[in-house]
Amino acid sequence: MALLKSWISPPPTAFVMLSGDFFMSVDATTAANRETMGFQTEVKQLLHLMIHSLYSNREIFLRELISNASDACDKLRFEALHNGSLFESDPDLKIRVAYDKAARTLTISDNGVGMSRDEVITNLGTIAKSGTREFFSRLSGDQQKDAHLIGQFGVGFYSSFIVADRVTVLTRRAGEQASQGVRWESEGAGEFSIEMVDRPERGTEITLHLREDQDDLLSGWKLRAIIRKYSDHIVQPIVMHKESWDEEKKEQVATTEDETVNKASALWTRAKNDIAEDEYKEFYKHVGHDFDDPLAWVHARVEGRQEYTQLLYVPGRAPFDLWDRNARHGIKLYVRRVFIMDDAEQLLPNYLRFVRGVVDSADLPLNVSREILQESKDIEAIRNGCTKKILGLLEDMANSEEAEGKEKYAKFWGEFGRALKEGVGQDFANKARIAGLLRFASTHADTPEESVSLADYVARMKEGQDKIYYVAADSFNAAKNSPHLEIFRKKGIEVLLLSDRVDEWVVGNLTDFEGKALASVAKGDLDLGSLSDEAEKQEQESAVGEFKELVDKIKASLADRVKEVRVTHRLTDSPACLVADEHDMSANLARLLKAAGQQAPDMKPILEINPRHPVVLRLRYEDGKFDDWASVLFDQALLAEGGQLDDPATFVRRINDLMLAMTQGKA
Ligand SMILES: Nc1ncnc2c1ncn2[C@@H]1O[C@H](COP(=O)(O)OP(=O)(O)OP(=O)(O)O)[C@@H](O)[C@H]1O
Repeated sequence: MALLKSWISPPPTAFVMLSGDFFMSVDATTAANRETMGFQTEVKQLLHLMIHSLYSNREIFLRELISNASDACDKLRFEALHNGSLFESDPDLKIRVAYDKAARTLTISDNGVGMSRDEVITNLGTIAKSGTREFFSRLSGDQQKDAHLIGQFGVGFYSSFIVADRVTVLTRRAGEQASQGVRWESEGAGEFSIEMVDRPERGTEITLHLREDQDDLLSGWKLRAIIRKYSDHIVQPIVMHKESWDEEKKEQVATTEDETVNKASALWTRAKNDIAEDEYKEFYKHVGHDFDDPLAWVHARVEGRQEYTQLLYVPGRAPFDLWDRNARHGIKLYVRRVFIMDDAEQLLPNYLRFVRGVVDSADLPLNVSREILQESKDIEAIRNGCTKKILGLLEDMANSEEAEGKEKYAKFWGEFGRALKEGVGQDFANKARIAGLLRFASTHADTPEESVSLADYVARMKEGQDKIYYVAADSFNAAKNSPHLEIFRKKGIEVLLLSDRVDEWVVGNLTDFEGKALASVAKGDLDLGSLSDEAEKQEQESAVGEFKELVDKIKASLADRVKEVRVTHRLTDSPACLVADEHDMSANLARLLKAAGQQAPDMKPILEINPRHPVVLRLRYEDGKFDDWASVLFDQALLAEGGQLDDPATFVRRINDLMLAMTQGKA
C-alpha cells in the first residue's frame, strides 16, 4: 500500500524540511542518526480503518507481504540483467517466513532488491497513487467500514498492522555497502522512526510484533496453511524451517533444514487443466493488487510468428482511479519468465486499461525498455492478440446462455462500460466487435439500466424501419422525457436513451451497426419513410401549406435565434421542439463541449412547431403579443431538451405577462 505524502506533526524539538514534502524531526533522546517522522492525518486514518475494516480478513497480511517480497525479487532479477554484481554471490532468490514463539514475532524476509533510505521513506511513508487522498476523504462513515472499499487501495504493506502492534523493517538495497542498511519501525499510530544500520544481507526483512490476541499465528501449521491458500502461485520458493515432533516438549519444533512451502512455479506457464480456479483467483490478487476476486480471465499460449503466453483478468470492480489520467495501468511484462516491467500500458489499448495480468513473451529481447515497446512491431502483434482475447472473453460473457454469464456481463458493464465505449473511437479495427458489446438504456424498458444491445434493438425493429434511433441528453430523465420522442412513442418505435457524456462520442464514431444507420431523433428532417402511412403523409403536406404564413411570421419574430422554422412531424403532445440541422453538431454535444471549456461552433437550431397543438393554433390569431408568444415557444423548447436560457429573467417576465393577460381575458 502506498501511503500519503507525510510530514511531521506535531512540531518536533528540531525539524528540517526535506524536498518540500517532509518535515523530519531529530529525536535528541535517541541515537544520533535516528529520526522520527509523523504520518499525515490521512495516513493515520487509513491505518486505523484498515485495521478495523479488514480485521475479519486478517490473514491477508501474509499474502500482501509475500506479494511485495516476490515483486522485490522480480525487480532484482530484472536489474541484474544489466548488472550481474547485484546478486552479490547470492543468486538464488527466495522468500522466508519464520516465527519466534518466545518473542511473539513473525518474520518475512526476501533477498530481493531491497530499499535505500529514500525509498523506504517514499514507499512506506507516502501514498503515491494520485487521487487516493481525494477518494479516501469522500468515503462516508459506512463506506469506511466496508472492507472491499478499503481493499480497493491495494492493502499492501500496511496490512501488517492488522495483526501487529509494532512493525520493524530492516532493508538494504542490492549493490550498496553493508553500512547502507536501513531500519524503519512504527507502531502504526502517528509516526515512524528511521535510522541507518549495518546490514550485510541485501533485501528486506519485516518483523511483526504480534498483537495480544494473535498467538494462533505462531504456528508452523497455520502459517503453511495460509501460504498455501493465498501464495501458492508465487514464483519464488517460500521457505520455512522444517518442523518435527518433539516427544519431550510435546510440540512441533523447528529444525535447521529448509523446506519449500509453495509450488514455486510461474502459474501462467502451467497447463490450464492443472490450475484450480482458486489458484487463478489468488494469482489475480497478486498481479492486480486487488483485494477481491476477478470477474473473469483468459489464459492462452500463442504460437506462430509470435510466441507468448497471456493471462489476462477483468477485475470485479473498477478501481477508484479508472478515470485518472495519471493512474497506473497496464499489465506485467515478462520475457521468458523474467519480470521486465509493471504497468506495461503498451500491451493493451487505453480503453482496456482496467485489464490486469501477465504477458510472457518468448521473443522480445531481455533489455526491452518502455521506449522500445512503443515502436516495436512485436508489441503491436501482442497488443492486437491481447485485445482480441479480451474482446472474445467479453463476448463469451455477453452471449452466454446461462444466467451467471449474463449477470457477469451486466456487472462488467456497470463497472467498465464507460471505458469500453471509448473503444468505439479508439480502435477502428475492432469497432464492430465493440459495438456488439455496447449496452444502452432505451424506451423499451424506459429505465436507466443500460441493458439493451444494438443486436437486441435491431431484432425489435419495426417492419419498414431502417435506422437505429437514439436521443442524447445530459440526464436520463431529460432523454426519456424528450419531446423528440413523442412520435416514436406513439408509433411504438424503440429509441435508445443516451445520457452518458461519452455517448455523444460513441454515436459520433459509430455511424451504423449491421448496416443500419444510427440516427438522432433530434437532428435533420425526420423522415420515417415507410413507417408513416399515406394518410399521415398527406396530412403533413397539407399542414405545411396551411401553416406557411405562421411559420414565416415566427421566423421573422425570432430572427437570428433560429436557422429555420418549420412544421414538425415529431410531436404529438408538445407545441414545439428544437432540432439540429442534419450536419450540424447536436445541441447536447455543443453543451458538453462548452461545459468542458472547449470551443463549440455557435449553431442556430431549427424550431419545429406542432400544427395540432392548441397553443400553436391559438398563435395564428395572436397579434399584440405575438413576439412574446414566439419567444416563449422557443425558450420552452430549449428548456425541454435540457438547454439553458440565455436570458431567463425575460422568459419569466414574458410568462407572467402572458398568464396575467390570460386571467384578465386578454390573451
Ligand atoms: N519486501 C520489499 N522489498 C522491497 N521493496 C518493498 C518491499 N515491500 C514493499 N516495498 C516497496 O514499498 C512499496 C509500497 O508497498 P505497498 O505494499 O504499500 O504497495 P504496492 O505493493 O506498491 O501496491 P499495493 O498498495 O497495491 O499493494 C512497494 O511498491 C515497493 O516499492
